[in-house]
Amino acid sequence: MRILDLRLRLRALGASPDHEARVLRQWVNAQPQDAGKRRLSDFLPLALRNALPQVTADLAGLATLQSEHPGEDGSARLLVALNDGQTVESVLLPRDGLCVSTQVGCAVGCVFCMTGRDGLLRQVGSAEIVAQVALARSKRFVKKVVFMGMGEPAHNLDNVMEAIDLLGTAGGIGHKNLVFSTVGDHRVFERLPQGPVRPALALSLHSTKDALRRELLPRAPRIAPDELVELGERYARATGYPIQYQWTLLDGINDGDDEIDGIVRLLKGKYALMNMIPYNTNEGLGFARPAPEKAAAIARTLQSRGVLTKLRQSAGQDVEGGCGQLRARSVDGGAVVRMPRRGERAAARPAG
Ligand SMILES: C[S@@+](CC[C@H](N)C(=O)[O-])C[C@H]1O[C@@H](n2cnc3c(N)ncnc32)[C@H](O)[C@@H]1O
Ligand code: SF4
Repeated sequence: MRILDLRLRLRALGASPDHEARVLRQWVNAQPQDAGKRRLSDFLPLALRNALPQVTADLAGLATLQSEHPGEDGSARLLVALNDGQTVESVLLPRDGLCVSTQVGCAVGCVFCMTGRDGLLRQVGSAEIVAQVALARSKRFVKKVVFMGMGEPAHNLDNVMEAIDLLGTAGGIGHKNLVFSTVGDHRVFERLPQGPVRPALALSLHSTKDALRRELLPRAPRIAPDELVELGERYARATGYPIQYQWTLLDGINDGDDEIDGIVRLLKGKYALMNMIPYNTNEGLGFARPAPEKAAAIARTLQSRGVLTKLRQSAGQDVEGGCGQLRARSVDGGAVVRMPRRGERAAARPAG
């Protein structure tokens, strides 16, 4: 469901712009519709008041909690059912953050990501994205929303931008605390600067080498790493918040000195933060995370060579592996392919 459909429904019930704004504000903040000092009968038209219990029930039905998996770091992975029975994952993050899903599945098919394994099943509507926030807020305070759950936001841009606009206004979330995470797409760089709410941007880079990046992210738009960083830098300067680069560290694949040199070449002096995230093991995908000392050494080296770098652990990894794994487990056991590591790759290529 789109937020626009909800607005039209409220207008058909006689809502003025003020009434509409109030109903949306109560919803996105997980507040009961009759909360506050003013009685609804003094404020809302009768038709809307009469319909409000059904509207409230329909909104609650957009995202319901199927299961919750608390982690040791204060995070919790939520398996969330949408109203057609499809499921997505949201993650309650430490420090009042929430990670939401924008698609059921994903067409990009990154070889290390469980979400991309089965392709795109359906888009998540803008109201369903906001409903994940309302659900989380019914459990905890949320002041930051990252679009880093299942799906590629750039492939569902209208819904994601509609959700961002509501979250950044009625939802009361600071614009730089809305983080749009993408593999990079020209449409993102065109649309994001134009919106009334301009979110922060995270770019999933993973390699500075175009050919390897294409192998790892097989159906990402063909934008070379150098161009991606140039586009990111322009957005960072326009918004005043740094670009966050995401780098899933895969042992023997993108953790070598060649990549460190590449990162320094691309990011030194840029308005950017590099987030190194050791791979979250997904059984059967055939990748491994580098040893902790190696990951720490990579982050230290980058930092000493002038690239602001943070070594992150993805939240909830003690609960379930990577994003999409919770859903995959609830749906099937699924067969997966393994990608050869550095050194094995030439030998593994088919002859001819
Ligand atoms: C799940 S994606 C969703 C947002 C968007 N599609 C993207 O790729 O930026 C968010 C981040 O999770 C990372 N990721 C996916 N699977 C992972 C895994 N198994 N371990 C660590 N990071 C992973 C991706 O590389 C990406 O940076
Ligand atoms: S990492 Fe992001 S773009 Fe790649 S398959 Fe997973 S959700 Fe899609």
